[in-house]
Amino acid sequence: MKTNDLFDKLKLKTIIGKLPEEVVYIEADSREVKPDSVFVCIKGHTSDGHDYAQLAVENGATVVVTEKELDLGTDQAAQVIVKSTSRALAFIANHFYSYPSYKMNVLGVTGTNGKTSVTNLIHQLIKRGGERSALSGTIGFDLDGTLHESANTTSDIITTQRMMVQAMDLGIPNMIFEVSSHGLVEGRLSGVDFDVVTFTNLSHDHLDFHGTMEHYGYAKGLLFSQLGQNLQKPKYAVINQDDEWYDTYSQMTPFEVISYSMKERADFWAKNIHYMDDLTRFELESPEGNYTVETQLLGTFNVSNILAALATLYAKGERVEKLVEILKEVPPISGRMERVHTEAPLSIYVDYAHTPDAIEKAIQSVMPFKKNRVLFLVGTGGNRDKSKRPAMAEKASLADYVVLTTDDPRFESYDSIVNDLGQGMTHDQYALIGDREEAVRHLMEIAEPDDIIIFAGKGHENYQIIENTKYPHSDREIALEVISERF
Ligand SMILES: CC(=O)N[C@H]1[C@@H](OP(=O)(O)OP(=O)(O)OC[C@H]2O[C@@H](n3ccc(=O)[nH]c3=O)[C@H](O)[C@@H]2O)O[C@H](CO)[C@@H](O)[C@@H]1O[C@H](C)C(=O)N[C@@H](C)C(=O)N[C@H](CCC(=O)O)C(=O)O
Ligand SMILES: Nc1ncnc2c1ncn2[C@@H]1O[C@H](COP(=O)(O)OP(=O)(O)OP(=O)(O)O)[C@@H](O)[C@H]1O
Repeated sequence: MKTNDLFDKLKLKTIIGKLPEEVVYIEADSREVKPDSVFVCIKGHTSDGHDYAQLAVENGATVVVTEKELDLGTDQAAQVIVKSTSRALAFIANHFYSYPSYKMNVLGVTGTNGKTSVTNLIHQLIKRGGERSALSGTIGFDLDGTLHESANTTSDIITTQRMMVQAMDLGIPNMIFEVSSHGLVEGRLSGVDFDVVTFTNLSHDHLDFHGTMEHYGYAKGLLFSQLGQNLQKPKYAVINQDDEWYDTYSQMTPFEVISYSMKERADFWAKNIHYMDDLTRFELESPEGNYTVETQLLGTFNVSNILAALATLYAKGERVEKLVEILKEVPPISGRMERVHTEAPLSIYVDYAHTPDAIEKAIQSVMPFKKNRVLFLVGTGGNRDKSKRPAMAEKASLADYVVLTTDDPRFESYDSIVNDLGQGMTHDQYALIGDREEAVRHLMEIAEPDDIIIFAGKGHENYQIIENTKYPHSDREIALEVISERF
């Protein structure tokens, strides 16, 4: 791309040195820089990209975008000094990649819980309906069935642009993003022209990053305000009417709001809900009429997630009747109230609940078919939001017996994590066992016929991070091993 063209739109800039005629890549990580790259210095949480500019030039960068004049030890690279490199990066990345989001259907889902579930449902429904779609989220980047690992739920701005270009190059018309509050605050999606954005719910999480619920709520709201003001192009906000942030987020956009609810009349309303141990059925009232919905997805929260997915695809232009038909075939989302099949007289589920609200919802989900006890195991990560720990255990107390353990202890001691959790228990039927394998074994060893067992916190993950090493770990496999010994 012509370098002048790339920087044309940035008004406030000082150029030092001679800009090369053309550049071939944009990078914000010195380790990724190749010859003829623009290197953009970003101030991060752990380091400052400005400190890597010289390395980037040694690797072939011919332009450095910076917030201050740098001594690069060479005049081979020009410097473009701007007020904010992250804002500049948004402009040049979108321009460099020719605004792919304007040429695709782009759907974004945000909320504390349910993002992975709703985006996966949307992805499945689109694909099973005969169209192609790409999905970026916690589980990775699913490009036409090939899963590429990604470091974040919402990837950095350059990766985000590249994912859309890759999808477009393969002729995929739909791009679905799982949108984290961190990603919004850090501008990882700046410039992405969403067609439909969807909100699931907001509850206690990530306060180590956002500080207060107000800031956290504001962060999620950015997705709605960023729909913009251009009413010539129809866009839609799909918002959970059962959540207290419904009014606030509705006010943040001038576009049409499509509501959904499990409690009261809304554009998409689920009523007469029947929860069974391997099937959920409910009546759906929708703008296109009433339907009976049957799904293999279990749990109260999945009804809400289904409403979110149906309303999002209705906004995109799909027929509700067709979606309801396809939904019957959609299998459970990996690690989200996913049943572990066994011959033993037990119902075992693996779930990803790691917030107080999700824990409450996971336990409530099995109550309608409880015959004996509900045994619940939950862990939490080390060196992350500690303030939610007692609240997690308080909700876990809804179960008859609770094992409090760790997910990814990182550098924190087992005792520190489980003792924080233990403070929230409201009954004494529980055990504190920091080692997760031992914790799973303990739960399985005390299980009795007709018990319902939920392993929460790890979901689809097949590893545990201890210090900074990933070790293989699977609650499901440990549970099945104990079953083979006991039943
Ligand atoms: C706190 C946070 O959000 N950190 C994110 C941030 O990293 P950072 O600020 O530490 O970056 P840094 O390492 O200081 O580097 C600063 C700059 O120097 C550059 N650099 C660095 C080293 C080097 O050798 N050369 C070089 O050029 C880096 O490329 C970067 O441009 O920018 C990185 C690149 O975009 C992210 O991968 C990283 O996410 C980390 C891994 C993380 O754990 N983030 C969590 C908090 C997060 O974002 N989570 C949400 C999901 C939440 C949920 O819903 O569960 C998510 O979207 O993933
Ligand atoms: N709509 C919902 N309301 C409350 N809890 C939910 C909802 N959907 C899912 N959950 C719970 O949250 C867990 C995580 O679900 P999911 O992965 O879909 O959420 P997420 O927003 O992607 O989470 P994360 O950001 O941590 O990846 C589930 O295993 C379930 O326990």
